[in-house]
Amino acid sequence: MSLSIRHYKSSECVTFKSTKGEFGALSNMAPNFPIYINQTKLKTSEALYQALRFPNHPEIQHQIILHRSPISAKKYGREHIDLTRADWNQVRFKIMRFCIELKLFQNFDRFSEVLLSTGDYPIVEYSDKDKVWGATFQNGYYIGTNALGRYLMELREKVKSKKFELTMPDVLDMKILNQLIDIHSVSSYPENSILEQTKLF
Ligand SMILES: Nc1nc(O)c(N)c(N[C@@H]2O[C@H](COP(=O)(O)O)[C@@H](O)[C@H]2O)n1
Repeated sequence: MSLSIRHYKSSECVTFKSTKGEFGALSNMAPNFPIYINQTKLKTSEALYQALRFPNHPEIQHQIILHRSPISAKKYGREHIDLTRADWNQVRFKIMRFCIELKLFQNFDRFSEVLLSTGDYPIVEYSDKDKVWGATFQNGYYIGTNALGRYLMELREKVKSKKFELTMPDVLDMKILNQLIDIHSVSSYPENSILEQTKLF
């Protein structure tokens, strides 16, 4: 994705700011869209994104995963920002796209319903200051790169055309708690498979 700044007329787009409101489920902070990797539950796509900053620091990832709220998980990550993977600025967009793909893959029915409910409108993460993941409001327009909104629109189009599939980004060290993420072992119905496995023992 090019990092060009976009302008969206406020009356002609769908926005979300927090997890509240009609489109709050689009936020990475939205609860009820858990992600399971290698039997580890990440409560939100935000927690996964923040954890992937620190692939070589499983102790920091563990604390991020334990945080009850995604905002506090993000704040905890900020406290350890010096230990962020060195190539973060080069890989974070690919990682974000992967996080929301996984959110969709493992919560397909409910998340695709919200995505499709946005119709053909541009989707914008409205922010007071973040012009990279979202866009700020100025004179009737949302202005910013709106990278998250653009990834969500991309995903919406794949759902519409039934072309959605989970793809692993070409990023090294995609690890959670010392284990590389293997998308072939990522289940689309993880809660069921974890329950089934629990029953076996
Ligand atoms: N602090 C905060 N509160 C919210 O309600 C937000 N939606 C966000 N934005 C999200 O933060 C993530 C990016 O984190 P970095 O700044 O790159 O560490 C991303 O999910 C944004 O959508 N922030």
